[in-house]
Amino acid sequence: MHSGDQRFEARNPCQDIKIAACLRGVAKSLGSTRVLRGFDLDVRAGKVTALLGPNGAGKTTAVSLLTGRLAPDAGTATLFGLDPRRSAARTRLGVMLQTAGLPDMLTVAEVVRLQSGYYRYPRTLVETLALAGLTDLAERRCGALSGGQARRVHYALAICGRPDLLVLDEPTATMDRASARALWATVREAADAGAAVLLTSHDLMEADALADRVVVMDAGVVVADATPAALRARAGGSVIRCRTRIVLTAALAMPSVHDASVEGAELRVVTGDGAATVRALLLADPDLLALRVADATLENAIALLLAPANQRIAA
Ligand SMILES: Nc1ncnc2c1ncn2[C@@H]1O[C@H](COP(=O)(O)OP(=O)(O)OP(=O)(O)O)[C@@H](O)[C@H]1O
Repeated sequence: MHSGDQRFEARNPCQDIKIAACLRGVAKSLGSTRVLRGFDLDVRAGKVTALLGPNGAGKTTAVSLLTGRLAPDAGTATLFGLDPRRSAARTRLGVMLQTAGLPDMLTVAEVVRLQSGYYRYPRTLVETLALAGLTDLAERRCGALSGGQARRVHYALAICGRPDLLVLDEPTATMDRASARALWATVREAADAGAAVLLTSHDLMEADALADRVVVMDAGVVVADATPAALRARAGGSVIRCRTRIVLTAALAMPSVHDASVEGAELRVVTGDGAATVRALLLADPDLLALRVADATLENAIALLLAPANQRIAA
């Protein structure tokens, strides 16, 4: 490598040792669909990064590029500073995809043992099964597992090699809340121990509970990249609900109101100044009923980011 290349390597963020995986200026089409356009993503060591967005936004495609299942049409995909298809990079990776089968006739312990054999420093079988909540199911054939139990086996396969990057594509989609919370705790532990974690999810409570950073994408581009707290702050302070005769357009025109909608018999208003909006609502309709004020959530923030421009009102 000559000195010019070395200077490039030093400046290139994808070569930073703290960045486990990196997409830069990526474009990708599948069939006639332009799925990703000028897409950037960094997945950092010791952090949980949540990649969020509506169905079809391109999340799974971005994950496939980072894990070497797809190659970009333009731009670069890097895994531990290498091409994601290189086995030296892939052996440091643990992946839990949305759709993956399990061999029906093998037991849970057998598939975990098989997968562990792929890695250089795997966890013990006992440890992996315990982390995935599978100790009592070790001898059950995979074909006899429920959907949520099978998902836990996929999680076990993703973590058994002590990966430096753990990629979880909608990990808890079919799990009950208790199983999901147990998984969150082990994911948090992995990140606190230094692993990079990339999570896609439609469960915004999950993203809020786990993520250090949230990347929101829509139609193949990043629309926000911030901490959950910063995104919540952007949504404004409060969500107000009440039964009222105030019409939607009047609510949207009130000062500090970011967003408003009618939900059943109620008006729901997202506002940057709860007290001022309550005053304005009571002034407009002194007879309003069932008034409730709550803090804005990550869900409010993302709904606001993804709302069509003509439904947004600047604060
Ligand atoms: N093999 C394919 N051929 C053509 N289009 C595809 C193919 N795979 C995916 N797509 C399209 O690419 C777009 C992005 O798909 P992708 O699965 O990445 O979205 P996603 O954000 O993961 O969605 P979801 O939340 O539903 O899982 C969608 O419009 C999808 O229909």
